[in-house]
Amino acid sequence: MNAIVGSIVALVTPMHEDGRIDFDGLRSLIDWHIDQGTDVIGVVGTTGESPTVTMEENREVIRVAVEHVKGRKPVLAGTGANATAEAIELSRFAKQVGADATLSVVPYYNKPSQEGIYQHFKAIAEAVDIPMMLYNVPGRTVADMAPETAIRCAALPGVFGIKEATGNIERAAWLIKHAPAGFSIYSGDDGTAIALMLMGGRGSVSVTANIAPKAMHELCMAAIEGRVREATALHFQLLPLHKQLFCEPSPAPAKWALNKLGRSSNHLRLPLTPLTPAGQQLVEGALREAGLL
Ligand SMILES: O=C(O)C1=N[C@H](C(=O)O)C[C@H](O)C1
Repeated sequence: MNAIVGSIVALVTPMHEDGRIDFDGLRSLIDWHIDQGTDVIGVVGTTGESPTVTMEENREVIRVAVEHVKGRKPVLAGTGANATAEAIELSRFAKQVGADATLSVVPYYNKPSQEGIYQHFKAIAEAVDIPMMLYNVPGRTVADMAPETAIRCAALPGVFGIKEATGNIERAAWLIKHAPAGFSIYSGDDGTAIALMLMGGRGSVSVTANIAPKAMHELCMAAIEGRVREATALHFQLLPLHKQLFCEPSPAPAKWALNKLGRSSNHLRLPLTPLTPAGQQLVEGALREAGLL
């Protein structure tokens, strides 16, 4: 597996005004990221509007991304589902088309037990031979994978890490301390990503990277390599973006910012709605503070 280290962009899924996925826009964003130094291309995660992307579209975005990246960077394919059979099907497809790894979210809405979460990931890991990053985001899923369950899952074939998106730095520290060899901890919360990486985390699955890919790559590598002053300076430069890209339901702020920067469209699928004028003011201010406008 190509190393999954550094800035992992949680890429938006560009859409046309009628809601169709804009695959040319996706290819263009991928090229921009590779040019700017993004380390890993992550597709169809939360920021990729996975809840409103159909299974067929999910497969097509993964296929197009892998085809267009052409091995220039690793591709992390979002293949999570709250039905284990669907997650297996998407993971099988991701392997079939050559994705480097999968991002698999803790099942949402059906609130599995810790045993159920473990059995979910065990079934996927045993069914499909592809590296898997677990994804814990209880603020969205309600189901919260306990750190102990994550470490239990670390022994499953192909499971190479967890994206911990709670923003709970104490939990991140526990995971980093107890992680076995071959199991890495990644941030899923831009605001605390620097702390997680300075403690030994291996990267950030980043919303901010959509807007400031070069700076996020530099921040991640500085933090991972222990260059504290450099990482901290970049973190404070990007902090307004870390905050304002969640001023309204993500990825509405990110899509508006990309449109403002001339990089992508500003179309989302219901029930998400475009950034409000008040939100636009907040995000524009953050763009200016980050030196992007
Ligand atoms: O797109 C993702 O996957 C991400 N999920 C988290 C969220 O939006 O809750 C945040 C993470 O940085 C990106």
